[in-house]
Amino acid sequence: MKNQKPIQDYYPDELSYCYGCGRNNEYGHHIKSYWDGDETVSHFTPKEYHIAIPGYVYGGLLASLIDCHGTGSAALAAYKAENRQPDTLPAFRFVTASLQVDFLKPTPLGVELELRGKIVEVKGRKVITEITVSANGEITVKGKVVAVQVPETFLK
Ligand SMILES: CCCCCCCC/C=C\CCCCCCCC(=O)SCCNC(=O)CCNC(=O)[C@H](O)C(C)(C)COP(=O)(O)OP(=O)(O)OC[C@H]1O[C@@H](n2cnc3c(N)ncnc32)[C@H](O)[C@@H]1OP(=O)(O)O
Repeated sequence: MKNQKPIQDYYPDELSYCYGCGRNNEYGHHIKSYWDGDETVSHFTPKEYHIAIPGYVYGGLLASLIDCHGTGSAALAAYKAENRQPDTLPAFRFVTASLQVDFLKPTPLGVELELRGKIVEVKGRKVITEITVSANGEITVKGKVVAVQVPETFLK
């Protein structure tokens, strides 16, 4: 993981403004997704203003972390399924078709969160991932993301 370039760093500049993962969005979260064995991983430390009630993280933020780690994981999985590197063509560009989130426990503010992704299905233009969010080693949120490769017409 240490020497890996995150999948988001392979997105071209013009597709790097996403609030969740775009490196060119100065206000965004800059989510970065990597392989860690057969799982994907990302880390994020919420700011004090990502608050729900004192001491706890806002759920909408957690959903957005799952969203972008899910689409990033989908892209990682699509390249892996074809046994090629993310800098090869044709490029895979995914958007979220479905995002389901279950908040299992309150997520504490002030600590680094770990997102881990499992690849559930890679089929045609669709990749399904299951994402967990952990704080202090305990899973507080689970999500499922259906990501679909964007039609070429979106990108013109
Ligand atoms: C906002 C547009 C951005 C465009 C630029 C993207 C460039 C990406 C590049 C770099 C990444 C940086 C950005 C990361 C993004 C972060 C996450 C977001 O915030 S994304 C924004 C929120 N999402 C949307 O606005 C999607 C709106 N929805 C759509 O455009 C369509 O519904 C779309 C493309 C998702 C699917 O439409 P179809 O017509 O192409 O898909 P069909 O052919 O019907 O389905 C393909 C497969 O997907 C399943 N599927 C489709 N929708 C589903 C759903 N809602 N739930 C479950 N499965 C679904 C279907 O059942 C089918 O699966 P079977 O092959 O039969 O197994």
